[in-house]
Amino acid sequence: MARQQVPVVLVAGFLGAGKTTMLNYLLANREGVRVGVVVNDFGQVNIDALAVAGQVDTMVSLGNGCLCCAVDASGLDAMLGKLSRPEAGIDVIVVEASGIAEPRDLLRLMIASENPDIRYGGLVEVVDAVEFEAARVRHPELTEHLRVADLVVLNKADRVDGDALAKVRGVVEEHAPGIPVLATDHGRVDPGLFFDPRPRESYGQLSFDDLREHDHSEHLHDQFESVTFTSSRPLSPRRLLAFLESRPAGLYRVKGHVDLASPESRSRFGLHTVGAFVQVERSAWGPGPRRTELVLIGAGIDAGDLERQLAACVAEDEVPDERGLLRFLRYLNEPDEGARHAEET
Ligand SMILES: Nc1nc2c(ncn2[C@@H]2O[C@H](COP(=O)(O)OP(=O)(O)OP(=O)(O)O)[C@@H](O)[C@H]2O)c(=O)[nH]1
Repeated sequence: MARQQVPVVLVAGFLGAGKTTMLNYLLANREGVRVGVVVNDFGQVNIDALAVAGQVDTMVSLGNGCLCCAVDASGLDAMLGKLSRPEAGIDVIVVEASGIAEPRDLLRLMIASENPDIRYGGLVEVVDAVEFEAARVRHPELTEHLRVADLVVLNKADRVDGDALAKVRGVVEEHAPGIPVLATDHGRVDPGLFFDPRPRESYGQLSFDDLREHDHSEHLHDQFESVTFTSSRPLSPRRLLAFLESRPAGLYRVKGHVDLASPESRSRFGLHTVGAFVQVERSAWGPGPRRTELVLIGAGIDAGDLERQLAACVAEDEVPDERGLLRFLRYLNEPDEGARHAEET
């Protein structure tokens, strides 16, 4: 009997568009579908892998480089091979690319795959409805990325008004003619649509040779650099806030978690910035040691200077800075909580 091939769905999209958020939503709503995940992050610490770890059936994590260049087809096959062995019982594999991966190269890798246990299941491109217009001016490659998508998820619809959403949808449709565009927020897409996509037979103007011969000098990640900062000593909330509020324009993305010197039993603060947006989430630390782990990604950034600035955020002593913490909590993603703290100040 022919073996059932496991579909491999590629998830691409620029830095911070919401790929991990969507993956987490799908994992939480998968209704019995067993999902294997390949997570690829650009920084040395794979923050995305930490974000999905609790939910996934099997995961392969590749940090510190872009999947599209860091592995060749046999490398990808080896990763997918681990997930697609019949004993693993996986129904679908989702590959979350780094935010600066080149989708065409991912596709090329998939097409070159010789693994008989898998089949290409389509490419989902996540677009940030807030940032896309500005980002594509700086990085015109982003519009090109749309052309190889099988489904475009227009995410963060909650952060733009109807006119702005219609405008960005128009741009997407212009560059991805005929491809379904799904506007949503927090990556809420119907898992059925996602796990059963129908990839196209051909890629418009792109032949497989085009995919193969794609010029690497156009890669987004040639323009981007990442800085990883870790500290086992808590950071001063006031200094970290000052750093965040004066971060250079080229620093498009910060993600990770921080340990802050604070008066309460210390929380774990998830930190995300995407463009001008800052978001803080609070949770409890797990059993391991508390430590700050941040990945910063940007174009034209001074890595050494950013490292120095973050090192200067380490609190000098354990004296809690309550007012500094309250100011930091203005970015907390718990509206009532944030308001309560603002009132208290
Ligand atoms: N308001 C709002 N925030 C969102 C939405 N989707 C994601 N976010 C937030 O945007 C930030 C980035 O989301 P991620 O899911 O980590 O983005 P990503 O594409 O995986 O990021 P990279 O892997 O770094 O490229 C996080 O702070 C999310 O909570 C949305 O639809 N609305």
